[in-house]
Amino acid sequence: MIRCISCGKEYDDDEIIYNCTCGSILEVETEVEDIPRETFENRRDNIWKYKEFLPVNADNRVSLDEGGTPFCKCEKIGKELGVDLYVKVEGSNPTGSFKDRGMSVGTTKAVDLGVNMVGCASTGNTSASLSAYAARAGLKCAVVLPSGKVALGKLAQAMFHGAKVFAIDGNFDDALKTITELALDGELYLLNSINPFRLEGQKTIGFELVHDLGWESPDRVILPVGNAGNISAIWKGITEFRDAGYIKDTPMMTGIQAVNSAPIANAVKAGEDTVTPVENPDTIATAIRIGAPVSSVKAMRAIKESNGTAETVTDDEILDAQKYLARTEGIGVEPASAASIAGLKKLVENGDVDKGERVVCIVTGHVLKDPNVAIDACEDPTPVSSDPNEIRNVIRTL
Ligand SMILES: Cc1ncc(COP(=O)(O)O)c(C=O)c1O
Ligand SMILES: N[C@@H](CCOP(=O)(O)O)C(=O)O
Repeated sequence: MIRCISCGKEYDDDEIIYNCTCGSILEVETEVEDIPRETFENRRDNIWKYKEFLPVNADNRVSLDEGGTPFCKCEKIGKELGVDLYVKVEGSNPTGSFKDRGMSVGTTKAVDLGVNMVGCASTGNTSASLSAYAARAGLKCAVVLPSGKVALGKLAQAMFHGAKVFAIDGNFDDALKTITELALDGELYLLNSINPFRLEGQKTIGFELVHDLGWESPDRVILPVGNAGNISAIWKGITEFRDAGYIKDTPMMTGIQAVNSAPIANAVKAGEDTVTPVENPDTIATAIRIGAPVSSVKAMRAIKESNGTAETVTDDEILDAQKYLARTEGIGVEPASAASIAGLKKLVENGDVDKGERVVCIVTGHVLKDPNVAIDACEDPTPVSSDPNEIRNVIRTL
């Protein structure tokens, strides 16, 4: 069943609907029988390991073996910041971001519904993922992107997997309005995170991280927030595992936004319950360059219910954290993903994170998604002849 998160109105699972008649957003109510957690132990490490919690027909699954991503203890950064730090590396998903979890379930739902055309607006990763899963499922796919504001790797993926790619003169929020109109006209099945079935796939990050910790909750989960679906989905996953009796405690959900694209963090910091959109969002972390997050109500609820918080970081802090993670722990992430590490650092400095806290940072996309930012952050390769002595002289000074 699909339920409105504001007025509680219920809709049938097979109704194609993105907003309640009251205007608010929807979520899927997962009905799960009593399942002992041992059920999941000997299954393959992907999102379908938790298939009883996924409200689609698992026999029809559209899958690229997404999920089961690395969970790395980061001793060095953890020690420097005084926390017990783990990083969930979502860039290791098939198309290089967490979106694959959502698209696997979302395109499976599209197949269940019998639609033949899917679509999305995107800052890049959603389109990269949807175009791959649409190809896998044999569905037609249309994506609308903000012209000139999508990182090269993501654009290449969307085009290469065969989606019809449209570039608009506007930002992501404008692109979402355009594609939503087409979806409401019945032209395509919308697979942005306003579609509650998308988020059912992404809630598996919450499942995995408590499973990764030996069926324990961390004290805190920190992640970048853009359209705000992921923080809402992870919280949903964690509370479903709590309600199933698999864990007792839950983490403080902590969202990080770029300072000039921070409607949710601004509201949290001002102690307000409602989120005011940011008109012209801007940041080098193009994935989270979003001014009017569609899931802001769900995200605010997740932060409030979990006793969490939100913080802003500057572009410089993001770029420093991206390099720091790559060079200290060997984990290469795109700028938006590094916002979680930048945010952790700031929260520690401000005394908002206690010493010794067990923290899981979600790093959402791979460094190769945005090769220009990575190359610009480094010195050019040193030109040398084939004489090994030229190299020897340099490496002895390293
Ligand atoms: C790499 C990356 N990180 C973070 C986000 C933000 O996630 P959400 O929109 O679910 O808040 C996105 C896109 O949405 C993304 O592509
Ligand atoms: N960063 C996103 C923005 C769209 O978010 P969605 O979760 O609503 O699809 C992207 O990769 O396009």
